Amino acid sequence: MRYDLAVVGSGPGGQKAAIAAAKLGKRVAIIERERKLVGGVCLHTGTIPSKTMREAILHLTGFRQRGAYPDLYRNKRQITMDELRRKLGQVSRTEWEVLQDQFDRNGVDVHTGEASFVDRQTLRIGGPGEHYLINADNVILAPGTKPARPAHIPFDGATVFDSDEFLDLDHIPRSMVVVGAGVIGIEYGLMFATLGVKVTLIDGRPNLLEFCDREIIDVLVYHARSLGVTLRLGEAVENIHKLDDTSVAVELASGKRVVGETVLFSVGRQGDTAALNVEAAGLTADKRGRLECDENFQTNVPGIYAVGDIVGFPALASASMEQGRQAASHAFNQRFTPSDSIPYGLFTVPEISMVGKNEEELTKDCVPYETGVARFSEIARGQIVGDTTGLLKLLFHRETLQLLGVHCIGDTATEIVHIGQAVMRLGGTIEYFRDTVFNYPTMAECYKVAALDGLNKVRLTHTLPTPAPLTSDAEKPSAAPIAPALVAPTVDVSPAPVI
Ligand SMILES: Cc1cc2nc3c(=O)[nH]c(=O)nc-3n(C[C@H](O)[C@H](O)[C@H](O)COP(=O)(O)OP(=O)(O)OC[C@H]3O[C@@H](n4cnc5c(N)ncnc54)[C@H](O)[C@@H]3O)c2cc1C
Ligand SMILES: NC(=O)c1ccc[n+]([C@@H]2O[C@H](COP(=O)([O-])OP(=O)(O)OC[C@H]3O[C@@H](n4cnc5c(N)ncnc54)[C@H](O)[C@@H]3O)[C@@H](O)[C@H]2O)c1
Repeated sequence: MRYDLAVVGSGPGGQKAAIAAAKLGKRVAIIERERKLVGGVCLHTGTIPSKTMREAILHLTGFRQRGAYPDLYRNKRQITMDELRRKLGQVSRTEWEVLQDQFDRNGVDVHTGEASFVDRQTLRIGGPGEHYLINADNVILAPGTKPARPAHIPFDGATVFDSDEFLDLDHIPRSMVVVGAGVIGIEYGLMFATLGVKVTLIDGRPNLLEFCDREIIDVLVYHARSLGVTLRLGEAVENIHKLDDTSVAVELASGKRVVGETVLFSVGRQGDTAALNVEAAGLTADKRGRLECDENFQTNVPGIYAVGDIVGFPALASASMEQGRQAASHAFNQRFTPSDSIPYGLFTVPEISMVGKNEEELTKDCVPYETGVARFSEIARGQIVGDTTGLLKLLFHRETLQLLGVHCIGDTATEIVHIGQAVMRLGGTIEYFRDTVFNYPTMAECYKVAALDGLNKVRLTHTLPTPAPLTSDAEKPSAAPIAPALVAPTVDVSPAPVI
């Protein structure tokens, strides 16, 4: 069997690479270990199940609205894991079918079995026993990652879990210790705290989610504490041992001992390259199982690409898809313009999202920036949906008013961030938000409120020219709408509303 492209792994990176090449009329194979795993970590143990479970938790506990309608929601203690899992099967089965259908429609051959290199253009499919070979001019590796499982941690899938096993919990524990407060640990920790579980989050780093805006993290910490979460930051975990069938002790280097009914061990992930025999193709994985590649995702071996979590940062489904498309485009000499910045969406409770620069980066680069903030408590939609603690913060250049970063926490943060992302990618200024009418009442109104707040601050720091008084009616601006794109950027010099 000879192909123009063989793709190993059917997660987001592999899927998009395979479909992109098939659309170019190429003969494409995609190889996945087991048929039921088509869709990868993303569909079966990662993104999709965790987000589906989060939605079930927010819905059943009435988290957003329980202050207003306490009688309408289930007692948290009565919610079961089976209820939380009910939607998982349905969502992943439907997504799985959609993917199979896409591969069929586009003529992508799906091979089932573990792939390993025989040489740089030949892959063995299947183990040492029953197997067959395929040849391909180009190979895109998208094998993803597995949870890190140090040998001294007593994983048993009953009381001590890694993040792939966690969804198989048979009951909702009364208490839970999360070791590793990275994205996975915080997302699951806050979901279970929302269910009333007593959660302790432990991390070796002194600050949570260091890549996020500090003001946003302060809001997150406020929520975590009000859900009863105990934070143990700057604490390394030395050991974990089971005390009995229902309690586990986590020993910290500082001498503290934290006891819980369940432990989620989520200290990062390892590249899933062990089975691939990458050396036969002339590649070497690093000690975390990851592969190096250039800006086109090509490895040091021409014609072999690596995409998705296997290349490390940012390890997101969204980025993996783009990397897959970019690698396929490069392999077949197609033009591809990669995005200059990607958004982050953290499905914590409440959710967080950001795109562009943060304050620390702008300060380090000596960029004269200003901030514009909208608090959800002053947005009508915030009151309606019951979120009065969220905020949207815009970072913009103090002189040009160009939008440089968007940081948001609260209901729909992961959606509304894209409004700012579009303006940023088009090189727009925050005046766009001042001059554009949004649906009302919506969360999008935050952009207008934040932009006005930012413009007011700039005015107060005397950077903007003082308005010259209008002397005659002829000078007054016409009420006729003018397409914003046709107007040179101006700054609002009308009297500032106090926000
Ligand atoms: C709990 C959790 C929550 C997450 N939430 C989000 C989120 O909200 N948003 C987001 O953007 N990202 C999220 N992520 C990250 C996201 O899931 C990953 O970035 C994404 O799945 C990576 O895609 P990938 O293409 O590298 O392949 P993966 O999805 O990792 O899939 C790789 C596939 O390759 C197969 N494979 C590996 N080796 C072989 C071989 N030798 N032969 C055949 N098949 C092989 C595996 O069986 C697997 O099916 C989350 C991850 C986790 C764990
Ligand atoms: N919403 C999302 O986009 C989303 C959600 C989940 C996961 N992901 C992706 O999955 C990847 C993996 O997530 P993760 O949370 O497993 O890894 P991570 O690297 O983000 O976090 C691991 C954490 O464990 C801590 N740690 C390591 N060893 C420790 C020890 N002995 N004691 C205490 N703390 C320790 C580290 O300091 C770190 O904060 C992330 O890079 C992320 O991109 C994304």
